[in-house]
Parts: sequence; C-alpha cells; structure tokens
Amino acid sequence: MARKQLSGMKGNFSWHGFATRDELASAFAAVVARHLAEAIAERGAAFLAVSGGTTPAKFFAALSTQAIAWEKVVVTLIDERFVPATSERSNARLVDASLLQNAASRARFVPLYHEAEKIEAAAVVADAALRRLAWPLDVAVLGMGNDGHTASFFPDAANLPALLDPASQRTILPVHAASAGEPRLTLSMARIVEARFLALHIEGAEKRATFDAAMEPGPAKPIRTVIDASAKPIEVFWAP
Ligand SMILES: O=C(O)[C@H](O)[C@@H](O)[C@H](O)[C@H](O)COP(=O)(O)O
Repeated sequence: MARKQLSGMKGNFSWHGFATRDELASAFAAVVARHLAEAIAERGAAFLAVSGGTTPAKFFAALSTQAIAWEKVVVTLIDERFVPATSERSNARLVDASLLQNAASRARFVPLYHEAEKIEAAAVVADAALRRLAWPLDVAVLGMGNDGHTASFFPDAANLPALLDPASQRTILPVHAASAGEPRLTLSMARIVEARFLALHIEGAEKRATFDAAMEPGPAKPIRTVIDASAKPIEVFWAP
C-alpha cells in the first residue's frame, strides 16, 4: 500500500513510497496506464516518454500488460545514449525488450537515435521528427542518477544552461558530458516540464538520500531545477 505524503513544505513534489519494488512497479504502471487512458478518452491518442537505465525494467514489464488502447499510444524516450539499437547501452533496445511487449506491442515507438557521423546532426534529425508529434507529453517518466542528473542533464554537461533553458524552442538536444560515458540525446527541460503528468521513478536508500539532499537549500542540482520548473508538483515513486 502506498504511503502518500504531500511535501508542499519541502518542494514542488508529492512522495509515493512503497514497501517493495514489485509493489511500486504494479502501482506505478496502473497510474501511468490511467493517465494514458484518460488522454485517449479526451484526445483520441496518448503520448508517453520514458527513461532508460537500470531502474525501469520491472515497471516496463508491468506497464506492458495494462489493458489500454495501445495502438493509440506513441512512446518515445526522455533521453538516449548515442549508440545504435543493437548496443546493450541502447535505451531503445531496453524499451523494445521490456515495454513494447504484450498489449503494449501495439504502441508506436519513435526513437531519438539516428545514424550520423556527429551527434549534432543526429539531434537535428531527431528534433525534426519529434516536433511532428502531438505535444505536450501526456506522461513523462524521469529517472535520476546519484550525481543529481535526470534525463541527460548531467552536472558536467558543457551545454547545461541550454538543456535547462525553460524557454527553449528545441525538442531534442545533444549532450557531451565526461560523466555520461558516451554522448547523449535528450529532450529539453522545456518539453519535459510541460508534461501533463510528470513522474520521477527512483529506488534504493542512496537515491532517496540524493533526492533529499537535492531538495535542501543550496546550489541546484539538475533534478532540483527540473522540479522547480515544473508547472505541477512532480510525482515521486520510490521503494527501498
Ligand atoms: O539513459 C539513461 O541512463 C537515463 O535515462 C538516465 O537519466 C537514468 O534515468 C538515470 O541515469 C538513472 O539510471 P539508473 O536507473 O540506471 O540508475
């Protein structure tokens, strides 16, 4: 059973804590499916962006079996490593293997990765492709690293101010950051914070401590900048 705590005093977020990661996965999948179904009922389609990394696999598996009109859902990524879908580092590969299965195999996936010599060129192609979709996102699911990054907003990214520009006209931007491992493509913060439902999915004591520290006064980590910029409180889903 979720322990919900509205943390209005501490920041622009609502905390949903679960006893186990399995409980979180099934409850969070039901919440996301409800938002997608509402979007389909109201506008005839739904638009979902998910993060990669190691955290979402169980949630993706639970979401893939939700009984909604998946053929009306477009799925894209919050961010992607600059690697082809054949790479084990590819978030598209993860989504294909874990989310676009079962009922959700009927969804349409729009990738961020495009083959190009330079990531700047791939970002321009992805930006043009993504612009054609029906913004804003109905649901955006963020992850977070222990350095306080979310999406590919790494603290050491050379273009961090452009990534976090709340007035950005860009949909997709390239990212070069030594801490990221490889270059990345990411949605701009401006496109993320306008989502109708914005959630952060984190697990483990270390990430909880990182999140709590980021909400303390002091220089803002990227996760804090995103939370502060969101029009609505971000919904945080956490389990130990
Ligand atoms: O491609 C990625 O890595 C991401 O989308 C990234 O922002 C991720 O959400 C965090 O780094 C957390 O990653 P973990 O879930 O692996 O801890």
